[in-house]
Amino acid sequence: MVNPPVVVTIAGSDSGGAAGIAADLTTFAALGVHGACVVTAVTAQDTTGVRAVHPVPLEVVAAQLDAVLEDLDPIAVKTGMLAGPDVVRLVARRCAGRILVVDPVLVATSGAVLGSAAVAAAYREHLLPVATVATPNEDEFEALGRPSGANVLVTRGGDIETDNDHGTGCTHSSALASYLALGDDLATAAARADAFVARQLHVSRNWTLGRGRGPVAHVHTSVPPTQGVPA
Ligand SMILES: Nc1ncnc2c1ncn2[C@@H]1O[C@H](COP(=O)(O)OP(=O)(O)OP(=O)(O)O)[C@@H](O)[C@H]1O
Ligand SMILES: Cc1ncc(CO)c(N)n1
Repeated sequence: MVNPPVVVTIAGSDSGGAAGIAADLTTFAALGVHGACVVTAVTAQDTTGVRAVHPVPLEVVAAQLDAVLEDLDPIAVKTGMLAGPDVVRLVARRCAGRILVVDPVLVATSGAVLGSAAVAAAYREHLLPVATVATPNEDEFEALGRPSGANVLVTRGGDIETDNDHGTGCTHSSALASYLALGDDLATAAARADAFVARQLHVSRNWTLGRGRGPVAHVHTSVPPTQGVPA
């Protein structure tokens, strides 16, 4: 293979580097796909919560998306925080027909609202119908009105005991998009994404970054990069 598959994330930034664009691009890098990014909002956020949200104007989101779609022709698209109903409709219109992983980000781990009722309605009406797979957590599943269909994978926590789970949902949906871009069918990609996230949660389980719920490890592995390399 000469080129890696291209996957684009359409999501918000997290200044703490745990969720959103930071999680997405580092997960793409860890799994060997090229990541492009369309930023929908800037959040002032850390391990303890969200302090401020600044949405990017619709025309600037559209310009980023046009640039990526026209030049890099991504095989897969992953969506995270879309910030407004107009952005949800734009993404549905422009990305239908590609591998489309929709993580309907509505509520942060800390409880902060990252998507309004109008955003949830736009997901239901416009984006879920064209998604390859959607990955709401239980709260998002309820907020979306319990959508049905084989392509709705409701995510739940697992066996790893850790306080460092900020960004888990973003990492999971980015891993899913990466495996689909690399050619896996949905069942295989879903199983591999679960296993990837479980391994990453294990890697960061003893980290003590920040004063709240710390970041899940993204590109980090339990093997130090210098191990096995002659000095
Ligand atoms: N403690 C855990 N042990 C193993 N796997 C986990 C654990 N927590 C989460 N996962 C994996 O990650 C996936 C996504 O987790 P979860 O549904 O908790 O994310 P989320 O609530 O969307 O997260 P966030 O909003 O913080 O990004 C789960 O479906 C599961 O595969
Ligand atoms: C920017 C951003 N996207 C998604 C989430 C969901 O965890 C978050 N906390 N912040």
